[in-house]
Amino acid sequence: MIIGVAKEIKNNENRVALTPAGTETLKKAGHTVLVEQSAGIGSGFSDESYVKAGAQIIADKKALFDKSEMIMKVKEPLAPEYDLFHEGQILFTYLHLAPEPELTQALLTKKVIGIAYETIERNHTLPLLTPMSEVAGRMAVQVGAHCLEKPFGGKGILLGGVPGVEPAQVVIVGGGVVGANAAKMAVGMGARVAVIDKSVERLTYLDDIFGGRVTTVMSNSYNIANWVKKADLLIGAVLLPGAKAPKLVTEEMVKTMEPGSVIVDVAIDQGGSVETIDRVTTHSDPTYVKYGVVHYSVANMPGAVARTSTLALTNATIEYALQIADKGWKEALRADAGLAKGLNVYYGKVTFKGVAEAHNLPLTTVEEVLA
Ligand SMILES: NC(=O)C1=CN([C@@H]2O[C@H](COP(=O)(O)OP(=O)(O)OC[C@H]3O[C@@H](n4cnc5c(N)ncnc54)[C@H](O)[C@@H]3O)[C@@H](O)[C@H]2O)C=CC1
Ligand SMILES: CC(=O)C(=O)O
Repeated sequence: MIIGVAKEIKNNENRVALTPAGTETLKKAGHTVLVEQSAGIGSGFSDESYVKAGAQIIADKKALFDKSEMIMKVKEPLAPEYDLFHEGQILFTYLHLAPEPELTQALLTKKVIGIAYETIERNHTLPLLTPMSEVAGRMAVQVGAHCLEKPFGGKGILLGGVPGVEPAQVVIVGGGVVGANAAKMAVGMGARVAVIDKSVERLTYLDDIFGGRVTTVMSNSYNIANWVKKADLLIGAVLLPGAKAPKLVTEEMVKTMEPGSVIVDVAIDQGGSVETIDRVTTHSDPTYVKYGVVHYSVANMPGAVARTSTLALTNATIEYALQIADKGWKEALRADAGLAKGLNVYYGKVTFKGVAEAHNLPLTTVEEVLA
């Protein structure tokens, strides 16, 4: 198969979908890898390192898209990229279609076969979302601590406090991969930490691994309201896979937070879990203030730590890219029911329930497509 690796164009998106090591793996399996010129630079991979691994460097983005049977990316396509796709082309990337009606329509019009990293499943986990959720969960505490500093609009408190002065209260809504990684960092920095989740099993697990360093809280609007009020740093980390994030933190709750408190809504890529998050921000202008509270809603947080993130992402994606390239997308999806869950759009049809529901479009099931 001819696989094209496109250079990302999103604000401060420094990741690339394939490392030179991943390139070599595909090449050794007999595939052709085309890499857009300077696609790896932001992650510290030169064009020469890709050539050494067996790739061809293509300077012209359009030529790369025209020649490739499968395009590998990190982020969802942006408007300037929509026209580059052709009918029947495989797109393997994060898609997050539920909050994106225009992108969904563009992929349907172009009759692209869109396989989304974030909805692929294995043993009840999301193996291609996990590595970036680990990164974003850890970063959420790092950026939250920064935003709590006075020069960045915060109330001027140190997450861990100091002897004789109490630490900050971190409240995490959603105790999955992002939530657990955020808790790990916040505990490590000496903050008081509460994690809210709707799953008793998950809360039990968190209680076990954090051994009393984290307060676990059952998710309901009463408890969320109580804890939001107390939060110096609130982290949004819920997910209903492939669907729009539920708005669990309401405007009224945010109004009860102290001025200079901080919200980091990691779930922004699925539309956001906090009502007062009314925009997606970028790494170059990451925050805004509403009701005196600093809001951070960057949808590509791992793009800022691109070297770590690119390595972690390729570690996870390469085996799936190889399956698709070796067997062809249809056979690969037939052979792996978890990979089949990644199919979001196919030849003008929506094939993922959460996306069909979000845009009120008819659903064609993956089973129908693969029959
Ligand atoms: N902004 C960014 O750059 C990034 C964003 N993300 C996003 O972060 C979000 C979380 O991802 P993961 O932690 O990997 O998901 P996950 O599936 O591991 O965890 C989600 C958690 O939310 C919980 N949950 C669902 N409904 C809830 C409710 N009503 N109340 C309380 N908890 C509830 C689930 O029980 C689960 O434990 C996703 O939207 C993901 O796409 C991930 C990486 C980067
Ligand atoms: C998960 C995702 O959208 C990201 O890592 O940017």
